[in-house]
Amino acid sequence: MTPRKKLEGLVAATVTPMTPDGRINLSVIHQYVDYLVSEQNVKNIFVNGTTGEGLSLSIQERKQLAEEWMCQGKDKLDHVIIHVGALSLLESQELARHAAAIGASGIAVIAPSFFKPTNKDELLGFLQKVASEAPTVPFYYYHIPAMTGVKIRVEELLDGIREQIPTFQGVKFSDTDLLDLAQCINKKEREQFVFLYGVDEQLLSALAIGANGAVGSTYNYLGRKTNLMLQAFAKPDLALARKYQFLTGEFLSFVIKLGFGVAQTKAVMTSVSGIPMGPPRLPLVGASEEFIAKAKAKLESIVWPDGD
Ligand SMILES: CC(=O)N[C@@H]([C@@H](O)[C@H](O)[C@H](O)CO)[C@@H](O)CC(=O)C(=O)O
Repeated sequence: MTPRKKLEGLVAATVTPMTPDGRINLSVIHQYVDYLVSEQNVKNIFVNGTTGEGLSLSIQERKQLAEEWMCQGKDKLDHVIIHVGALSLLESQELARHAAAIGASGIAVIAPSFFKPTNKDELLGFLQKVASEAPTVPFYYYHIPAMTGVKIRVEELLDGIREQIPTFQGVKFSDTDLLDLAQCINKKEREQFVFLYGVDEQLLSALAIGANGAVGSTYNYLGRKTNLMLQAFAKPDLALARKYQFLTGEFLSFVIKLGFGVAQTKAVMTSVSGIPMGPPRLPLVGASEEFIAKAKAKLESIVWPDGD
């Protein structure tokens, strides 16, 4: 792993491979890393997040997964960010210490979502107690209000955050409120922070506002195409960048109408990569055969600008 290179570009929110009987399947992670690097040109990962069913895993499983990703990613990946958020502060702290001990390049924390923080100070209090357990590890706040129900504006949260969390590095921003994202970026003292966007179907808009990169589920299997979008945006060739975004959007809009979530992401990833990702864990249930066939046909029907 290349340590401490500033995080930018694409980060794959990894799925957690499972065996048919629902246990975590560490044996395919080696193959998964190679696939991301060589087939998708993606060298950053976000482990045990939403896509990774992090909150449905036991603490022991989360540690085992983090260790395996770190071990298999050594010398191949640039950044391994471990999501250590949990409902219990103590569990979150334990995971943060563990991530630090195994040399993770960053940790991220989601807002607790059963008993929820009701204002900025309560949220910051929780985040600070976790971050301080890993005092040398870059810390990211993981904002995903549609899942957590915690709608505290990030713009507000960031005011003076480094005073409380010296390791604060940035935000994984998984929300469609681009005004909030823009206001986060539009502050001089925040130039040092990294903003990673998490709604894959509208990444181009976030890039235009100044996002540094993206964390998402589709970069597992559309990483190479999205990297071409990033290149077109940087050139700048906006017309080409739009083509890529529209085609990703066409696929996502198709599968969202069929019902799309983590279970379906696992199925698509299995089908595209050939690596058996297995079923999701209850309460999620596996994608139907009909979904898998339709999603595969849709993906194969897309004609990308690079001719692939
Ligand atoms: C709600 C959700 O799962 N959002 C995904 C997106 O990548 C999402 O799958 C994509 O935009 C398709 O809607 C990511 O933001 C989640 C993520 O990065 C994670 O797994 O931590």
